[in-house]
Amino acid sequence: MAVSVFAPASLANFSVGFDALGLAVQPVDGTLLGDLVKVEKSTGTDGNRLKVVGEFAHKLPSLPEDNIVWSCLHLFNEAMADAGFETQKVTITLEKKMPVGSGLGSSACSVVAALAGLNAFYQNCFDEKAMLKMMGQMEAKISGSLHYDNVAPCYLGGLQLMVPDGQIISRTLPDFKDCFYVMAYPGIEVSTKAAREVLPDNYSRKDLLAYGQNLAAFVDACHRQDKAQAFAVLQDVVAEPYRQSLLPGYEQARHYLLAQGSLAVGISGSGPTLFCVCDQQERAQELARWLQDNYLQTELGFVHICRVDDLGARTIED
Ligand SMILES: Nc1ncnc2c1ncn2[C@@H]1O[C@H](COP(=O)(O)OP(=O)(O)O)[C@@H](O)[C@H]1O
Ligand SMILES: N[C@@H](CCOP(=O)(O)O)C(=O)O
Repeated sequence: MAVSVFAPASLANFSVGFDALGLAVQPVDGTLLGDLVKVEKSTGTDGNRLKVVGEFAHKLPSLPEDNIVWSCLHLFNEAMADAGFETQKVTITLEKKMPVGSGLGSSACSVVAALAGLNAFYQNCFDEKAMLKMMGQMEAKISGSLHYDNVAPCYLGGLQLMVPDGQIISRTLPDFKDCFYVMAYPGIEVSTKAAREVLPDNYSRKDLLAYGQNLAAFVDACHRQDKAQAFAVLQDVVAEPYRQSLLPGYEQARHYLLAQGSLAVGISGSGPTLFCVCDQQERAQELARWLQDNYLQTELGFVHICRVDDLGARTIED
């Protein structure tokens, strides 16, 4: 039996929720923006194997042991042994469709697709919470600190709020169904670890108050479905001021997009992907064209007009 799981891209932080908010996104043109993992029983005397294919396969470490998917397999097998379940030798194929160091939760896509694929292969031995904990552990191994704001939306779909309670981890917030999220990846790499290192250890009282108010007002506005209020407070005082120097052209693009009627503009995850929000398709198309011409740095860059991905990780028929 073979199982294939797709895990979608995500927009972490959402400007007001550093390490605390994340949104799963899917392009409106049907592009599968995310990673695909296939798990099947190894044949003959073969042991565990990892094959890596896809557009961004060449960006990953050449040794299977250095690929986070390999670590996922080991963690999953340990959890199976601890729970008294038997495992088989498997062959995992990762189709790496996501650029690495993009701010679109690339490593989370691989982690979620691999662990959800293994769980589906073993008839869902583990529940959602156990899976999320394993996913967080793997994401922490890559970025240097535990944050669920990519793996939770990628696994569960929708807009997710991280809750500081290990029994809950993440709650789905009501999102704005008529909004378009224009995602512009410039084609350069920014490592999450490096982008975390530029952040200060301490913040001023002024920033602390602004952060708390913006996040609280945003969450309240989501529950009341008050779009104007939600996007009016979408301002990042925690990461953007320190990270924008890593993103060529970000500041100019932000000014332009806001002047052209974007409801909000921000950095997706730790960058370099920029996102902007609007609620009219024509406007989204205009902004996407402008970003295509003005924000991309290399031929690897792309722009997608997205909606919220409500499904999260899902099995895909071969
Ligand atoms: N399957 C994988 N997918 C993405 N990155 C991986 C994978 N396996 C190992 N890595 C390594 O993890 C790091 C991912 O970097 P990170 O900045 O967290 O990317 P992203 O922000 O896109 O998730 C890179 O050094 C990359 O080589
Ligand atoms: N909250 C994290 C999110 C990192 O997202 P990524 O998509 O860049 O991996 C951070 O801002 O460091």
